[in-house]
Amino acid sequence: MENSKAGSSKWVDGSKGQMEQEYAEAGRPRKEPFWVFGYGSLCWNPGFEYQQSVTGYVKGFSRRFWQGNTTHRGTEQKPGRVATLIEDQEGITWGKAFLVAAEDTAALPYLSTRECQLGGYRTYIVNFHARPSFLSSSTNNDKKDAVLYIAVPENRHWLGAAPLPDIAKQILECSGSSGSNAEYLLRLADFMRQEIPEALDDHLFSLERLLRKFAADMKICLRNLMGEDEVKEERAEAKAVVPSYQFASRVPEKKLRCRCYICVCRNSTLPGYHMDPKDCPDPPCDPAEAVSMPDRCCKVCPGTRGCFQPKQLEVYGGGLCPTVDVLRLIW
Ligand SMILES: N[C@@H](CCC(=O)N[C@@H](CS)C(=O)NCC(=O)O)C(=O)O
Repeated sequence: MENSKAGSSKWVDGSKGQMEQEYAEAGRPRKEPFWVFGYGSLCWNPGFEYQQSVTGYVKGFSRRFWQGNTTHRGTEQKPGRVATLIEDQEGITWGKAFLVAAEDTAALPYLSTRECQLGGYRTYIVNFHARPSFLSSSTNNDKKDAVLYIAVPENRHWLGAAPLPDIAKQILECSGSSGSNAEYLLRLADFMRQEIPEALDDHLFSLERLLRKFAADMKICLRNLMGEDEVKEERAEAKAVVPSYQFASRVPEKKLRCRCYICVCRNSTLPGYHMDPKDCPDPPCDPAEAVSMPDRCCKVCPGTRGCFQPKQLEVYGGGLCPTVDVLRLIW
């Protein structure tokens, strides 16, 4: 993949450019701290020391499970699928950036082994946009240079596009030295829902929905695939004390941050924005029936998660979008 301007992200192939001198040469202390942007397992399993992390996005790319993997989440005989980025002029990919100390000499060699040698990724430098703070309405887009690992089609593990059901089945069937491929997908989907609820990613969440459906059809317990202790999880649910609304009673007993419910307009300039709880609109159902959800600021109508299908100007639980092209349900 040549040096190119993807969207407004200036990026340079770090494996060729002067950046390699700066970023990849671990022995020589650098002049200043540097950012590493993750959009796959790095989001939830960075594996290196960092001073701080911030969620945000890169422009000009979309995330796809088109990279094969024969180590962490697959084998040579049954390669798994992990995330990479493809160029997409309109694309925005959300993830998390990690600030590595200038004097750190371990992070890049670790990432070079994990990403490049084992994973087939290459090192690039792109513009990363920190997510506007929820507390400030400013949409200051402070861009930062960040190290980014992308698997390009020329690499030896590349699998490329396939029908989503085929990709979901492949992920459900594969595992490697770090665990199941399903865990990789589900932990990334959980990360995005919990940390960046306003992010759109049809590819990721469609794969998650398909994987959960196939697992249910095949009576595969995903908690086992996640290596979670089923008994411990059930005990936690059994203790949950919640109002007697059927779908709320499965909320595990843990403190969920109340997040303002968000609906996002596709193609709007704002990647996402948040309701002020006091401005919750009247529900499109009998207010007496509306119920609180632990992770929502606005009450929602029974049986719904808040926002409704596209074309509605007023989306319940998420406020009015500044420009309405297509409303996306997110939850
Ligand atoms: N470069 C992407 C993807 C990185 C990625 O997922 N790498 C895989 C395959 S080499 C990995 O390290 N997996 C570790 C794991 O699955 O726990 C990111 O920024 O997160």
